[in-house]
Amino acid sequence: MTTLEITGGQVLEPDMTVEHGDVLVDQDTGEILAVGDVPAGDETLDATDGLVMPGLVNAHTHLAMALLRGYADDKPLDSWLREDVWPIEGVLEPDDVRAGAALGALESIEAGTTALCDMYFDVPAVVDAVEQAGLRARVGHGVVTVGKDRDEASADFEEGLTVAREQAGAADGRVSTAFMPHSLTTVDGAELDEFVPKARNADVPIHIHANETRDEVTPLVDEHGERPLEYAAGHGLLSPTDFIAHGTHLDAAEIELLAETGTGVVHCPASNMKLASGIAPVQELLDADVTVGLGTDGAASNNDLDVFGELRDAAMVGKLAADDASAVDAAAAVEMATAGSADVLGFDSGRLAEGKKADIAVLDLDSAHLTPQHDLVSHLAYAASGADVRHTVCDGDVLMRDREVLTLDAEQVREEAESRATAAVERAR
Ligand SMILES: CSC[C@H]1O[C@@H](n2cnc3c(O)ncnc32)[C@H](O)[C@@H]1O
Ligand SMILES: [Zn+2]
Repeated sequence: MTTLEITGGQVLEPDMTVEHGDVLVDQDTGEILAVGDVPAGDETLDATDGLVMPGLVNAHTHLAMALLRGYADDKPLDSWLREDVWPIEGVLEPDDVRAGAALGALESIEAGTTALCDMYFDVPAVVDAVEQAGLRARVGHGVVTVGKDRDEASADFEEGLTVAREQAGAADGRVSTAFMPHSLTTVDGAELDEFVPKARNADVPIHIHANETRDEVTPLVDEHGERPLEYAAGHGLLSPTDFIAHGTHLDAAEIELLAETGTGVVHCPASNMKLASGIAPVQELLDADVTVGLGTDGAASNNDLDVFGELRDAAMVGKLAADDASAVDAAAAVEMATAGSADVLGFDSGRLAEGKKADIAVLDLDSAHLTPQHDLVSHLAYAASGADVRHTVCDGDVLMRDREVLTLDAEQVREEAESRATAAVERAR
């Protein structure tokens, strides 16, 4: 057994208290052996003047969209997708997706994110990037059938199933999968009826964008005479392993349905604000005991992959939504970005405790904007950013040490992404 001792820091415990202590990791199993007063490890990672915390979990993203950062801004979802994003995504090759996903993975590691959920196409290329980066991920092929004939639509659904079956367990088990119809309005109900049971047979969760904008909800209600999540449940969606992205426009009955079915919600506050999609009822979801995680969404609607930004935005916008400054408090925001997101994705991480996956970030507290240290949970929610992360560890392996990413060649990743992004824009013209 090879062990890693993260030593000399303060530790964020699962109950959101902070104690001085160390963390001992079994690097062979990738699990935490002990927290607090621990025996010496074979190797050490210095956390002096630092906070040892669970790695952040980005529960909804499109990593390769890092290539499209700054390409199309200041539009609402529907026109942003149809006029800008889908046309350029139509010219992307698997090597572009690999390069974009590597850029997104690099940015994630630099910001203390250790696990994520990714919906995209050319998923084997995404998996390559995740594997090389050393991250943990749940991945899936985003199925879109709008504008396709029946054969093309079925082929896309089949690809969603194939990816879910074939990529499961990749990267030494760090990659798991889900079946991912894109949204309730971009896939056909009859096809959901055919393919959701197949996904259940494959024993994979189902992840879908839902209730993101009013422009999506209103026509669905007009056409089907029911709320989107009632419609989703009627087509076999919503279960304890399933999770929706956004959930911005939910009525009380839909919140109850999420709670009853055990379906998770990934709150994406920055994307919701940038696309002016709306303000999600996060405190109401938490009050109803719905499991809520946080996601950045893609870097083209955020425009970064720093989950610390989501923490802050979730706390801030949660108060606005509830008209209550005590809503979505600091601890609730930190919990959503760690244990909440991990629970939504079905990962045994997000908490620093014996037996949990050793997915860990060490935050450097030695800076003006994190002084004084009245309350470190408050700092995580309201003052810290990804730039404060000193070390990132996933599955017991050190991915970034003293801000040097060890698993990826940062310069090469950035150069490749820059040139592929430029070439893709040329092709899309
Ligand atoms: C077909 S793969 C996934 C698909 O989703 C698109 N996308 C990115 N952000 C959003 C969002 O906020 N709502 C809906 N769809 C989104 C992405 O560009 C890919 O085409
Ligand atoms: Zn999305």
